[in-house]
Amino acid sequence: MASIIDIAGLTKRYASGFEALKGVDLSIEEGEIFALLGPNGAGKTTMISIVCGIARPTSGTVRVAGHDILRDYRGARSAIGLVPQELSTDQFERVIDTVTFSRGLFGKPRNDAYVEKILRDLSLWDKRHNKILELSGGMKRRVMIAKALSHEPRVLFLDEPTAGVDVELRRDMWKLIGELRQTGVTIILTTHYIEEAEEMADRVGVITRGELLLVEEKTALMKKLGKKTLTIVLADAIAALPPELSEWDVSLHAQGHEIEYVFDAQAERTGVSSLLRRLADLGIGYKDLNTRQSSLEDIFVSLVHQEKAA
Ligand SMILES: Nc1ncnc2c1ncn2[C@@H]1O[C@H](COP(=O)(O)OP(=O)(O)OP(=O)(O)O)[C@@H](O)[C@H]1O
Repeated sequence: MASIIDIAGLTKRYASGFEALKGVDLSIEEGEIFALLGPNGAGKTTMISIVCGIARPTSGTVRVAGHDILRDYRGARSAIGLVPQELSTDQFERVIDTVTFSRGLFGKPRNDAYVEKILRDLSLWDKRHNKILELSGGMKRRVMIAKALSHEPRVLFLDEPTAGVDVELRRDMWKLIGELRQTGVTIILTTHYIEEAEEMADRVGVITRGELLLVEEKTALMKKLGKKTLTIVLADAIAALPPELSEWDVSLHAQGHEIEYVFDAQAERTGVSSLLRRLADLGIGYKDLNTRQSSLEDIFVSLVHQEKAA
């Protein structure tokens, strides 16, 4: 598939001297949904701002639909729709006016039929004459998307589309994003939620501290992420792990009171029952067991760890 965004060697050093991006290379394919995952302060917004021409890169190049973002800013920008994190609309403006006006800002000729189509697609047509302030939070977010789509961009950036929204609204938003992709628009979204990436994305990029740690097909990444940790709370503390446990990925914690076993939750054989049998054979008793799914935090830690080890 052809790429629609090409980022090469992108760095950003803010005036404070802080290096928010440290040499990012990334190609986004036309028509895909790409999720950029990362903790607070990782550089996601900085990257989007540069691609959208809001911030200037320190070095590196970015091309959007073949247009260099610096040399051909207008060409690049007109290919992009941006839905920012913060809702930024004039609250007193009417829905249809704000969307029509946004289209005009990009120098596109008036096209009432197109504006009607996006308002209908976003279930806003019935509210077209309402002032923004009369809408619910979910509708306001949809207005932001309508504005971003108003000039028929080929790429849509959604910066934290579901931050701070309830579960139902989050599901609605996911459905909507799925529908938008059917129209052929390429979607790049940033998120903290692994679940969101899992639900939506074709590919996932993980960024931390200004570096893109990996870019992978979602299904491959999910396999990696499908780890669980079993904590075995021992009846009596042990001084060290017996060598008989070396075939499992176990470690000792809580001053010898807990054994942790990390396993692949999707594997046919997790090794849990054989580990518990081995413990019984060794006469190591336990009083409690619990498992937890690896969190995004764990994944980052393990990715960073793997990166360093490599
Ligand atoms: N104008 C600025 N001047 C100096 N430092 C900045 C500026 N804007 C952002 N930063 C710093 O750059 C780093 C990356 O910020 P950025 O907003 O890109 O992160 P993010 O991944 O989008 O985080 P979040 O998930 O919290 O939105 C942060 O450490 C931030 O403090």
